[in-house]
Amino acid sequence: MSDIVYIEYRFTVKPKEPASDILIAELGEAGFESFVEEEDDVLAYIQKTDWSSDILDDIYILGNSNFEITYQYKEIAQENWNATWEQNFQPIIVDDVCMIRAPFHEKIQVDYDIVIEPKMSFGTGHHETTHMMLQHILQLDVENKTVLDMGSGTGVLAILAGMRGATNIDAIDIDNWCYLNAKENVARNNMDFISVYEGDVTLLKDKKYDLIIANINRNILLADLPSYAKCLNKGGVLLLSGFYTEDLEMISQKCTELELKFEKNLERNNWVAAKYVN
Ligand SMILES: C[S@@+](CC[C@H](N)C(=O)[O-])C[C@H]1O[C@@H](n2cnc3c(N)ncnc32)[C@H](O)[C@@H]1O
Repeated sequence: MSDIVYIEYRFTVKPKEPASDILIAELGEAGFESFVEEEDDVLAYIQKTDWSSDILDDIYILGNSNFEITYQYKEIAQENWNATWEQNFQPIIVDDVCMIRAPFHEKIQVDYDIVIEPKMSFGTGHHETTHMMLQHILQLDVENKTVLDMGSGTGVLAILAGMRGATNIDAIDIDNWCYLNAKENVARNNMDFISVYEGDVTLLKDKKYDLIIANINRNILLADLPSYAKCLNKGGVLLLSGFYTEDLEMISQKCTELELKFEKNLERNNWVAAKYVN
């Protein structure tokens, strides 16, 4: 049993999308460690030692009149936090063949059994963008391919590529917590041949890949697309997600300028995951 004391915030967010994603990103920046999404609410956790009464002062979205966000907070012991997280993280199955589960979930017979302990990193398969990127990877032949997973979060996309036979995989995330979490998840799934790095496109230099996966956001993708294009082998595939249907045209236009050809896209709840080829 641990003595660590947490502060739990319960935010009620209306309308929930895209406000909850922005709220979680901002709270993460402010030092919150972990999040649980319920139907209307977002639960956010921070260690009491990292907390101060003005912690929400710089959370921009709370002052945005397009959203109605109310909250309450209370002190809780760590074991309660774990119980909440465990209750709320249900395993997910993608296209009947790929299961993403936590270590405490029972294993079932599927082709790809991925065990993820996400804590505060993005990438449990519950988000539309992760789900669609997993679907794209399931449809590709990645056997013996070189793969870059940029913005790897928990590492879940790199891990699926590894399970499907890709042999040379780099996973990069700008966030230290995600970097550490992806390293743990890579080891947990016996994918030690996946190299995990903390950083961004500046790490790429002259590297070349057959498949580049980037689930980040519209603006970062637009800024980093020239680097991805430079690193993609002829005949290679680029999978992009983290943006909305209305942004697809802008992303595709930038890809066209870089001689990347749009092939198809998946859509869920207004989120997009698009496939381009070189
Ligand atoms: C939407 S999450 C995707 C996580 C995972 N790949 C998935 O599909 O579930 C985006 C990730 O990109 C990382 N990120 C944000 N900006 C980045 C950048 N400029 N370069 C690399 N990673 C970045 C974030 O830390 C976050 O983990």
